[in-house]
Formats: sequence, structure tokens, C-alpha cells
Amino acid sequence: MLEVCQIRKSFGKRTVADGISFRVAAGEITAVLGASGSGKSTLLNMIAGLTAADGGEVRLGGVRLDGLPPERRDVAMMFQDFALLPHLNVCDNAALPLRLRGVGKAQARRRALAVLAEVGLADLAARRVADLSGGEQQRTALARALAAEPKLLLLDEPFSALDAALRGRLQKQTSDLVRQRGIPAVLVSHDAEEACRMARQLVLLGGGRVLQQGTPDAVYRRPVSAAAARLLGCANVSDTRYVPPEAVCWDESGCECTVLSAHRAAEGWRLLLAHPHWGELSVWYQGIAPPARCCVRVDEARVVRF
Ligand SMILES: Nc1ncnc2c1ncn2[C@@H]1O[C@H](COP(=O)(O)OP(=O)(O)OP(=O)(O)O)[C@@H](O)[C@H]1O
Repeated sequence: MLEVCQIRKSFGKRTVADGISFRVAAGEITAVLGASGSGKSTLLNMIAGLTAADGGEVRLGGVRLDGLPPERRDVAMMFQDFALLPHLNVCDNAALPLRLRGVGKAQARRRALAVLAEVGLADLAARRVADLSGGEQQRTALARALAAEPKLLLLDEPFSALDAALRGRLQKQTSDLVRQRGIPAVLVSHDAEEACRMARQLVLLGGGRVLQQGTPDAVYRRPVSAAAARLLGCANVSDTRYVPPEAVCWDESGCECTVLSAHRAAEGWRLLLAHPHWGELSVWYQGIAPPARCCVRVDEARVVRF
């Protein structure tokens, strides 16, 4: 179990963490969502020991980490830019953390090859990382992160440079490995969909504080504020209310709305409606071509008020 308790950090007058607390159980991923500059990477760096916190505690398996240097925390990190050493081959990159800990060359190589097999890269062990695709590089980074058998995995937007199909595969592979190894993991992301796909718990950050935390289902069902709803990527949010998709239904006896715009996506047509009472409403439409007008009903009891 990872426990982050009341962690605080300011850079000059800018406070990026103002008493942030959350827990991550073994074998589970918690996703931290926040706007750009909200302090997500700083939070990971404080957990890893790369940035000193101004206050608060970090515990892993009940042991206090603050005060320990990064190399004694048993924490592995994965970054968006992979951070591999281009002049080394795949196996040597994966073995690097073990070598840095003084593990002998042959043993480090054996353990690196075992983890490379787990991530499906055994055949590429001898290849220079500069000659790998983006997805192969990221799997090498995953193997390197896991080779030293860390007690905690920190993921700093590790998949954002990859295309959608590859991203989906690596998200699943990483989630499976975290579960199988029974270690806690923290994922930092801008992408609410990725966070929900991978994480058991979401932590929404804003203004250096936790705006909300809970399971993706609970947080989506009832965002506590407009800021939280916007971080989740919810449509139909104003400062005072959120009209969730389940509150809107197509109904001939409902209010007639003009379709202001329509754009095509994989899931269907996204329509922007002018509703006489609720104003602009964004809704999905599954017909072949978008209509010019339509009738919808909004179930007021399901509208979330802030
Ligand atoms: N070493 C530092 N010295 C001064 N300011 C810093 C330092 N590190 C980060 N900051 C500032 O702290 C704020 C939070 O930065 P951080 O990188 O943690 O945000 P983030 O949420 O990860 O952003 P992004 O999503 O854009 O990567 C930013 O305003 C950043 O400029």
C-alpha cells in the first residue's frame, strides 16, 4: 500500500501541493488527473524522492519514504519520452537499474531477459533502442521499470506519444503486470479515458488540492464541482450544473431544439443543440444523417448541481 499524507510543495509563491492525500492498494493503479501545470509531475517526483516535499509523509508498505534518497525507495518511473539510453541495446537498457544496484552482469542480463519476455520483446533483446518503434521503446521502458522488482510503479503520461491502437495494448499490458506483481502504481495523465481504463481510483487535482477522489464510476456519476467535471472531460458543464448523458433522452413530447452543429465520430454523430431551457446541450445521435431539429427531454432529477 502506498500512502501519501498531507503532502505540500511550493515553488516560490506558487503552491502546487497544498495537503494532498490518497492511498493506493497493492496491485491497483490510481490515476491522478489535473490540468497542465497543476503539479502532477511534481507529485510523482516527491513520491520518487526526486523533489523534496515541504511537508507531509509518503509511506510504502507502512515504511516512511521521505528522507530516503531515490535509489533506496524501490520505486520505478516511466516517462512520456521513454528516457532510454540510445547507445545501449534493449537488454542492456532493461538491465541498467539492476547494474546500478551492483547486480552482476550475467544475473542482471538473465533477469532483464525474463522481463523482456514478459513484455513480448525477447526477440529484440540485442537491438539498439534507437532502431525500435515507439511502442517497442515504451515496452523496453516498461521492462526496465519492472526489472529491478520495484515496490511501486510511477507512470508519468507514459503512453501519450503512441498511436491509439498501441496505446490501448500497452495500457492493458501495464495494468495486467501491475496486478500480477501486486504492486501499487500511480498514473499521471491528462486523458480521462485512459485514467478510467487503467485505474481503480481517480484523484482529481486542482489548485494544489484534491478536488475529488473515488472510483471512476462514482466520480463520473457525481462530480463535486464544475472544475472536477471539466477535468473528467464531461460535456454540458456550466459553473452551476452538469447535465449528464443519462439525464437527456430523445422524446417526441419533449422540447424541440435546433441543431446548431454536427460532427461525425466513431461513436456516431455529436450534435450541439440549442435547448430552450438548458441552453447549449451536446448529445450523441445514432442516425445515418444528422437532423436539423429534434426533440429531447431532460430529467431534472438527474442533473448535478454545484
Ligand atoms: N523545479 C521547479 N522550480 C520552479 N517551478 C517548478 C519546478 N518544477 C515545476 N515547477 C512549476 O510547478 C508547476 C507544476 O509543474 P508540474 O510539472 O508538476 O505540472 P504538471 O501538472 O505535471 O504539468 P504538465 O501536465 O504540463 O506536465 C508548474 O507551474 C511548473 O512550472
